[in-house]
Amino acid sequence: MSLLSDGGPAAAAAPSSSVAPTAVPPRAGVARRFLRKPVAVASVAWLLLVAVLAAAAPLLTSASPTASSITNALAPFGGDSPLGTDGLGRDVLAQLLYGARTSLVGALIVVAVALVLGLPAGVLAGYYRGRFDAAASWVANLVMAQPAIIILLVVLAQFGRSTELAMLVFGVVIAPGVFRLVRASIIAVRGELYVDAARVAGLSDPRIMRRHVLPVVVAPTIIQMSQVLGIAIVLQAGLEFIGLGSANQASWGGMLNDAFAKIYAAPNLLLLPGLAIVVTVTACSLVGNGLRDVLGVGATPPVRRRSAVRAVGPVVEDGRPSSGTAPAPDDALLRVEGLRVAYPEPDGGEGEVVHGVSLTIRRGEVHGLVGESGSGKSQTAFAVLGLLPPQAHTSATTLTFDGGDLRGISRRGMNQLRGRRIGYIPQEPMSNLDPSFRIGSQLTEPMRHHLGLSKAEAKAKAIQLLDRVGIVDPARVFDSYPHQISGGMAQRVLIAGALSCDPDLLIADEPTTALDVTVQAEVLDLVRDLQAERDLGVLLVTHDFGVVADLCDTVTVMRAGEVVESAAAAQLFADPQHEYTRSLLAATLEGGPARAALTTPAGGTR
Ligand SMILES: Nc1ncnc2c1ncn2[C@@H]1O[C@H](COP(=O)(O)OP(=O)(O)OP(=O)(O)O)[C@@H](O)[C@H]1O
Repeated sequence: MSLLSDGGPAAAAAPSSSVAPTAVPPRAGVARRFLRKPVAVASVAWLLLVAVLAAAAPLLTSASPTASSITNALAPFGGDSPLGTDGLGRDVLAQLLYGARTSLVGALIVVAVALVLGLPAGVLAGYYRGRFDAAASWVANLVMAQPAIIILLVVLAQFGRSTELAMLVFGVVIAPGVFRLVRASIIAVRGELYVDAARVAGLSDPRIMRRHVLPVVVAPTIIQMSQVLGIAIVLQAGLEFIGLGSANQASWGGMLNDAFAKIYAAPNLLLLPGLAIVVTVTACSLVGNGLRDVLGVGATPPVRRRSAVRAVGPVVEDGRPSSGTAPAPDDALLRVEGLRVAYPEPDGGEGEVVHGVSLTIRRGEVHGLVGESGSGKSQTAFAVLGLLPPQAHTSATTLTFDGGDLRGISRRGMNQLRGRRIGYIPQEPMSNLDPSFRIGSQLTEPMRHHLGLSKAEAKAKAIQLLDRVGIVDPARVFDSYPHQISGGMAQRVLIAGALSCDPDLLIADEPTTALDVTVQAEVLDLVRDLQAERDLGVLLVTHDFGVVADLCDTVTVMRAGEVVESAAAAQLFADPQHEYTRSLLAATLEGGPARAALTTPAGGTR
């Protein structure tokens, strides 16, 4: 049984090519845009009116909704009963007012129960996946497979006629719909690069959830709940109409039941409760539609992270590591030896995608990790960052950062390293910025968290960093939303973010791939300047030998998850040992020469 459909997360911003002249904060506009929708506004007004009338019922009428008087049956409009009386002499106005209470309270019970059960379960299942997700999804599917009305009838038959009990059970039945919607929204946003970026910045899970994940759930959940309100009112009226509501409680469905028996004698008795139900349920639905339009849910698909599965490039015969592997220096900042990454496969086995990779990076060294698409460069970098998906099995004989073992490090320990001592520059700048927060807030949060800076100090440092990475008007960009800046500016912002907590190691995953050629050159120059200025160790993931020639001291070449050659950059260019390296170099040269002249390491230009 599925009364509700899954929805997607709220909008993701589309990049534009320059800073927009006027900043229109997306959230500030929501109320204004909603107010421009007369039907939705009228619907909200109606619902508020019903709520106020229901709350003020004892003040608006002194009549009891359940007190019958056979002598006063079917009294016309006017007099003591302004809207007349029904077949048992009960005051119609009082029944309508108190019936509204029953309807609203019942609908709110459904919403509360559905939210209490579905929301936290959906958040935990979507964010952490794993066993809890499997178990919760199984329970949700089981409940959804049951016919709701049969469950309700069985419970009411067992425990007696009670509107509240019926609504409670209905809330349980509807909770899987909330669970699924929330889970789907969280899974979608959890895969977004800006959530990875927040993790890389070292923010804790609760903080990432509160700031980047939960806001995405709010809009679809509010819209879903407005629909649930309407469905609950109809269901409740239906149960009361067939006589399954509380006998001593006024309700719109009960009024319909009574009026049906007098349909020929007093057809007007059907009109008022019927209208109340129809208008109120329609209003709930129209409010939901209005909110959907205003919040843009479902209008814009989320920015998807790039696919993990890549095309395989040119095939080279011999895959053995070359003898030219650079010796591991003792003052290593990052030391990786025998790194393996494997994923479970559908047949129950495991497929290894990184096969015993080793590399070492010293302070001040720029190390290029090169290879064709799918060769395992990003998997290696993410393994170091501790950002592989939960199903990945990672092992290494050595994995140390500044002497500290990263194998088996706690989540908290890794959070303290990422963002603080290990910075990360991603490949796709736009997807790594949360569209719903200003640049300034995204830059200052890790600084406040890791460095304990005050709001003002973090702002001053962020503006200084924006200036340093070449942003012309740092104060304006600080106050802008991601969709108001260009891709090149977004990458500069992310570089500023990666440097904001003064890391020792920078991991840059193809930092220029998503940028046009002119901007690529500028960003590479910037990375080179900042690296030299701060004596950073850099792991630069790239498939471009031009970038390697331009920036790197040492290079590791990967193919199909293995290191085929590792050497000083100049040596590798001068005398590539492996056939595969030679074919990659040849492919680069066919595409165009390296950006800078390459001389010996001692000599100078890189
Ligand atoms: N979640 C996953 N499950 C199974 N296999 C995966 C997963 N993620 C990546 N892989 C596989 O790991 C291999 C290496 O991928 P990786 O992203 O590291 O390549 P890459 O060298 O960085 O490529 P590119 O230059 O295109 O980014 C690929 O064959 C890919 O299909």
